[in-house]
Amino acid sequence: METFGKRLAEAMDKRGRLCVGIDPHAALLTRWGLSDDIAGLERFARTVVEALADRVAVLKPQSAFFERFGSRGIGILESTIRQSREAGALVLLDVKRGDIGSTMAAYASAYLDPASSLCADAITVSPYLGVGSLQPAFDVAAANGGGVFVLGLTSNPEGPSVQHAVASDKRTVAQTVIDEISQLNVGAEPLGSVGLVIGATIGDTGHDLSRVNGPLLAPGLGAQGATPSDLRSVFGESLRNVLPSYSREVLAAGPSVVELRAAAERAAADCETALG
Ligand SMILES: O=C(O)c1cc(=O)[nH]c(=O)n1[C@@H]1O[C@H](COP(=O)(O)O)[C@@H](O)[C@H]1O
Repeated sequence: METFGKRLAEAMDKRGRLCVGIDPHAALLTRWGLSDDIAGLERFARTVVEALADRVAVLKPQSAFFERFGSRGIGILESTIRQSREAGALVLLDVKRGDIGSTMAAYASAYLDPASSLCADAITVSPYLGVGSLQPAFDVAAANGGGVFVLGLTSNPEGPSVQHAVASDKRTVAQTVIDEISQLNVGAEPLGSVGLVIGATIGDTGHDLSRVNGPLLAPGLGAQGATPSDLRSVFGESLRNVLPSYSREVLAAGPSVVELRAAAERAAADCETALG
């Protein structure tokens, strides 16, 4: 079975380096002329899939915006994942889960086991209970060719108060997470299957990403104010592993399929220039 790291590297080579988030904000549904209800959600998600799933490397549905419609919203999330994968996109389900190991195992079955209707190619997780507590997710992912993206340095302004805190060994909390993830990817070719989330908004924080050998998801571009030219100062020598991620900036181009495609192409081209 091909690893997630290999599948992602191939997808980025073939389709370009871009992740587009599917974040059906109420404001976007309204802007698209849709109702803020289950019918609007379904139309929104279908349109993004139709426009982009056959061309971008990764689609990242944000679970929260589906969950807010309850079980019917989850149903739309299931079909969004399935249709995106059928059209050839890798699906990174943004659920940011994190719990004690035994509970984490249940989350892993929910999102990374092919027997589940919510199974995606990869998920986002939070390391707040310790990177080791995420092991069940790493194991289920590895057994099924899936991936896991661990929050490292997040794009929001509140992140540094926890992530930059310095532990007794003088490393920041984020650097400890980065180093533990790096260990999991040692020797993986062409890319490990455990990634990190590093916001494009954070600037040069002095963290060392050089040994990660896994994908670096970079949200915060567009709506949160980061631009592709910020990527160099954030990622330095690790630019080759970066997967830039946009949600609202691209989604605002809808509901026209043509405009959505054009916005995604622009974003990918801008990032490609910046990534070199
Ligand atoms: O894991 C994420 O994708 C993520 C991590 C992070 O540090 N910051 C961040 O914005 N995100 C997610 O990325 C998306 C950003 O959306 P836009 O600001 O509209 O591009 C949202 O779904 C966030 O939940």
